[in-house]
Amino acid sequence: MGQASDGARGVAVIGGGAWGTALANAAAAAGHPVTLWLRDAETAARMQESRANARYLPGIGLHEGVRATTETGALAGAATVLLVVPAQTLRGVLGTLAPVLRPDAPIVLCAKGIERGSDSFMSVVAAEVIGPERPVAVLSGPSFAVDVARGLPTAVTLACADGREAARLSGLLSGPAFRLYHTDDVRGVEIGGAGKNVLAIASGIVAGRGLGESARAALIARAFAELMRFARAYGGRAETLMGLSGLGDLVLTASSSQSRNFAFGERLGKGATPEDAAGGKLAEGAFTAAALVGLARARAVEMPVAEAVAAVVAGELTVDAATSRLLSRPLKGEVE
Ligand SMILES: NC(=O)C1=CN([C@@H]2O[C@H](COP(=O)(O)OP(=O)(O)OC[C@H]3O[C@@H](n4cnc5c(N)ncnc54)[C@H](O)[C@@H]3O)[C@@H](O)[C@H]2O)C=CC1
Ligand SMILES: O=C(CO)COP(=O)(O)O
Repeated sequence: MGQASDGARGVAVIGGGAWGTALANAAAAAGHPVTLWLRDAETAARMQESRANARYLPGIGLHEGVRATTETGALAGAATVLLVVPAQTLRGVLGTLAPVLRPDAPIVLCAKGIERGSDSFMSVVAAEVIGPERPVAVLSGPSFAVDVARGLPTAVTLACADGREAARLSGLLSGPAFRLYHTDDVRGVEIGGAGKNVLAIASGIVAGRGLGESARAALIARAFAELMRFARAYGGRAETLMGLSGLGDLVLTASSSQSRNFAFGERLGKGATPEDAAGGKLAEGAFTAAALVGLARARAVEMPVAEAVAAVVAGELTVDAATSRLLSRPLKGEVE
């Protein structure tokens, strides 16, 4: 599988963290030869030797069809490329590696974030780096890396502006327990993934501060309402946001300390500083919050929960002040 008539073969996964490793395992389980590209030679050698990723996915073996390497030449023949590095590094990593990739190999963007500074969605960053002609897709949905890597049942969405390509890629990457639904709503899918990370931080704050499960349910519902407003203003479809990359991922990420974004918020709620709250782990929402709010303000989208998260993460507002601010907003109709 994964063999094109002109010799392009297999799947390349760029980024050897939790999600990159899990997706490499999933692609191998779907029958593809997989090249897992990392930047650090020592780590790649250790992964090859131990057949595991002890730092990011402890206790989970590397599928026999996955080869970890730092050789960029090994990416050159890949028929499909998954880009799985943190959102804020996507521009740099893609810029460095794009020249070695096949120009016709679709690049599947797997990071969930918005670029700070430029306030750009991932698909926009990719188009700026590689040009608008090369095929780009976005993969997002409720999926903890550890669940996917273990082969537990998981469903996500793959979006590509070319709907037929989206269907082809979702068939190619789906496996025994990893189901990819497809759509042509790229913007909707990337908004769902990036936005839910910011909003999950708020849910974690509510849990950490001990505000109760009723407050957390209300917060999630109101957070989803603002995510829908944002998507509407930026061209994402409502039905996409009500699906896996949106409601599905918000439910997962805003309900479990297994989520790094939720755990980040939980620690903030317990009094940690924004600097300490990540605990050395990647909490994408902390980087994306300001960009999400910037985009919302630019189109006059009301996002009080995201605003509160951005202010707390920036150290401009305490958790208690942010809570009071949200509770003292004027009462309004539920659907406005
Ligand atoms: N872990 C999960 O369950 C899921 C994560 N994601 C998304 O996937 C993206 C990556 O997340 P994880 O793999 O979980 O993070 P991670 O923190 O586990 O791993 C990040 C990896 O990227 C590498 N990296 C960082 N900067 C780099 C650079 N400049 N060049 C090359 N490699 C670089 C790191 O060395 C590390 O191997 C994030 O946007 C996240 O939101 C999406 C779905 C599930
Ligand atoms: O995106 C994820 C689940 O779908 C992973 O969430 P965290 O990055 O918060 O751990």
